[in-house]
Amino acid sequence: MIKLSGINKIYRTNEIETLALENVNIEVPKGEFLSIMGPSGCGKSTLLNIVGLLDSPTSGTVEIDGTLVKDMKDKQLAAFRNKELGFVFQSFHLINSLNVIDNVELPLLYRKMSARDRNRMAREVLERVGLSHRMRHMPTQLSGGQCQRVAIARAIVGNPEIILADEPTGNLDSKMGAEVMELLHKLNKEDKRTIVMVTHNEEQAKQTDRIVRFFDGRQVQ
Ligand SMILES: Nc1ncnc2c1ncn2[C@@H]1O[C@H](COP(=O)(O)OP(=O)(O)OP(=O)(O)O)[C@@H](O)[C@H]1O
Repeated sequence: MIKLSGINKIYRTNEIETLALENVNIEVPKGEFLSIMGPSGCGKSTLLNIVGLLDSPTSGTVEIDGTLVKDMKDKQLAAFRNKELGFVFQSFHLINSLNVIDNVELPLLYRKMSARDRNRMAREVLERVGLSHRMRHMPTQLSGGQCQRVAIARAIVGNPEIILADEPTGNLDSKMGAEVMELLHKLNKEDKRTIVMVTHNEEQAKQTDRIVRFFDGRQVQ
């Protein structure tokens, strides 16, 4: 379970202070598919970065599976992020100079694991996302929807409990977007992964378990 309590985030640049999040309290039970919605600039990505341990709140606490994140040391934090969290971004963030399977293997490079095991695990998840036949392709040889499926394979290859997706269909046409959503639902239902997804798409959000809406850094349920 992810538990955010009294989260405030203030960005300070020169003289300007931006209150990006104000007193945010969210609990995401294990296995939930949660959507985060709200207009541009309301704090959605800030929130996802905090849940993803990529940024820390100015005040308030983040707890993941009973562990208080602020009590963790940097090394522990990096290991936790690598093991428990999978990230999916709007613009895929694949490495164009690596082929599909090498992209998928990347998160496993930080683990003590043989090349053979890495390869086996990457093949398994590529099969899961329906792309084993594109293993040796380069990202530039794939469609947007295929790129996002590779990115999802990379996010799940290390078996994380939690998938964080920041507008995963934002760069895709509706057909490819639907395919990616279908895959996320499958991972949620069949593999029981917790998913937190930022989206601007009302239809897609309605198909998830719950929507938390934001306006100007505040939750508006
Ligand atoms: N690194 C930063 N430094 C200063 N201000 C920032 C920084 N990142 C975000 N902000 C500000 O914090 C607020 C929330 O930004 P955030 O990116 O979380 O919004 P968002 O809801 O994800 O927007 P979008 O839908 O456009 O991606 C905005 O006012 C933004 O300008």
